[in-house]
Amino acid sequence: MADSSEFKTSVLNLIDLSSPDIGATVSLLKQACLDSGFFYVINHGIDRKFMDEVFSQSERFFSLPLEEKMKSLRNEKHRGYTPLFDQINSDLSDPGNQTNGDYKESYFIGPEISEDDEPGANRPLRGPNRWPSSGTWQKAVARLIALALDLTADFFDKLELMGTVRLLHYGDEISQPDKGMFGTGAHSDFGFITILAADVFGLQICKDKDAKTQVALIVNLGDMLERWSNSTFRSTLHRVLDTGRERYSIACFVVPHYDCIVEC
Ligand SMILES: O=C(O)CCC(=O)C(=O)O
Ligand SMILES: [Fe+2]
Repeated sequence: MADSSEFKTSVLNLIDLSSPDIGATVSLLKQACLDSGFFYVINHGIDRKFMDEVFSQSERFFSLPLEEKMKSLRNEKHRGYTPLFDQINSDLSDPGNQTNGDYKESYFIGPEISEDDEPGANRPLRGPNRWPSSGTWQKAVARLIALALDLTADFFDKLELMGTVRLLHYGDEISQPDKGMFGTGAHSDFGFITILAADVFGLQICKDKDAKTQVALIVNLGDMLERWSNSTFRSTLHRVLDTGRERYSIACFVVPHYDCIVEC
């Protein structure tokens, strides 16, 4: 992949979930899905104060001593803490270009399912965690995506879309792409869509470079949706370059329920 200086900044399409003009919104979203697979969403209904609080709790957690954080190491249900350079060897985001693992630590949170919930808690990736997350506006985005694919608006409604939240913390290093050192190596996301909020610039998408904002959320399509749309919609490579400033971001990976059959 090229050095960061070769990238140009470009504007992503802005999807306003409160717009009464559904036709215009769907066509803007479709253009983004065909082009870069990335777009902003505004008027998503997530309170700014709540978002600030999540960033501040994230900062509190990551500033704990390492031994404290290691007490909640990621478990087999994919919940909990992952330290610096957690993704190594075959698990690297971008094995062809990366020398170390990602220069970031993170904390995974899934939907809250109690241990007593049978058979719910026995399913892969389901179980209890300390900070439950829930959301319905991702359904509104899924409805626009269905319309953009010329399907009925409720096509994805039955999928029990589930979000896994990942709090991310990047230190004050500066990435060195020529030495294979990145905050997050280049990758595409595996699922349906990913929703992203970040406090500091640093995310790059392979087509263009991206800007940050806490008011608009960034949505990007995952590999599953690329496949589901017979490769007409794009799941785009992206990476994070450390700029020398500490950075916090929150990613929510949205996927359908585990037994969902993807038919194209
Ligand atoms: O931290 C970011 O801004 C992006 C992280 C990311 O792409 C991911 O976790 O899949
Ligand atoms: Fe990603």
